[in-house]
Amino acid sequence: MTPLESRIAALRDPAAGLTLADTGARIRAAVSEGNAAVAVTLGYPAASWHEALRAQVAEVVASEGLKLASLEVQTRIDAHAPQGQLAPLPRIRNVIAVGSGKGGVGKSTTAVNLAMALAGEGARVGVLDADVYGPSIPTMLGLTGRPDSPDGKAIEPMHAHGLEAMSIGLMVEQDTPMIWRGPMATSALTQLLEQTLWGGEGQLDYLIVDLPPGTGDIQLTLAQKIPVAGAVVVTTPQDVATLDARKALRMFEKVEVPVLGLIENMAVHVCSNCGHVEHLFGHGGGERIASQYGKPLLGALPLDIAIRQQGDAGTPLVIADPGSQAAAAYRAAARRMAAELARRPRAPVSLGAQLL
Ligand SMILES: Nc1ncnc2c1ncn2[C@@H]1O[C@H](COP(=O)(O)OP(=O)(O)OP(=O)(O)O)[C@@H](O)[C@H]1O
Repeated sequence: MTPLESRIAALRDPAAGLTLADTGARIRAAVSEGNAAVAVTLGYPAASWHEALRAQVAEVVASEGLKLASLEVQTRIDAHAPQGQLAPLPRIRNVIAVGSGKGGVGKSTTAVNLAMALAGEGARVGVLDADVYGPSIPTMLGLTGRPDSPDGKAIEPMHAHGLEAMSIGLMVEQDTPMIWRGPMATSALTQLLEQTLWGGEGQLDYLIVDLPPGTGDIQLTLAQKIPVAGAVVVTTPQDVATLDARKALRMFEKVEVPVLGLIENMAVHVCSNCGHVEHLFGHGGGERIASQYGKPLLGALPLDIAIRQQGDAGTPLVIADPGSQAAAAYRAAARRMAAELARRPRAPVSLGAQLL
């Protein structure tokens, strides 16, 4: 690497908190007669950073007394190695599992908002609702009806807000009691994962899998069987106190799924009248547990009525109110999550990684 390339590699993504070097970005800077031609290829989607990144690169080049002749910023999302001996799925570069130590912590809300934020940053993203106990993704994405199955075997994913989606909830009537328990649930979900025509003619960059809450047999089997490139654990401040988040972290450790980080949900309460911010359940729990496990805290989301209302209305906050602070927090968390994944080893056989 030339000195100019090293200086560019030290530039930091303000949302992800990581440098280009940290995330394995490819950097080329050809200098001739005082002119620099620079090409940067990022390993994760960060469309909302590109403009600022261009300015950051231009500043470095200028500070070297050079003229910026050309600057290309591209994104190339590779498949990263899943756990154990599992091979990545052919239609999906990276599966990211979202889990929690217990129910009701906002795991599904987090999963859909992260998925949308990744899509907004320029990636092809799908969501698989694997929450057999309470499939809520169809409601959150405003999906109704049944997915098409042209040949009775392969299933077309549903589409909502730029995402591909599939849910166990779309395959059964709404008031059907949840019979998908134990081995039946696992095989039904594996089928949904494998038979869905994810990515159309191409591939998804990320499939976000909303796991059932908790750390029982179903969760463990899913975390073992699905080739997962990384997992995210959602906790609430109370969850941190009751050790449930630690259980989820340990479950992923046990099956060798790398944990990309934690998300603390409902970390603070924002008064809808006056905007006053209150730490209802104490302060800094997510940060403490993350550092104890040596994992990053990807984000802390407030307990905010708009998050619930928009989720119930089928238009998650990231798209319903992209200018809000909470939407910005989801975008930063998604960038950090994808950047953490970009640091992980690539899958041995690169599956035709694409240039965005
Ligand atoms: N940060 C938040 N602020 C306000 N409401 C929230 C927030 N996060 C989630 N909620 C609401 O809390 C409820 C539970 O959220 P969600 O369904 O995402 O949790 P979950 O952990 O997936 O639950 P389950 O265990 O049932 O799968 C929903 O009504 C959701 O809208």
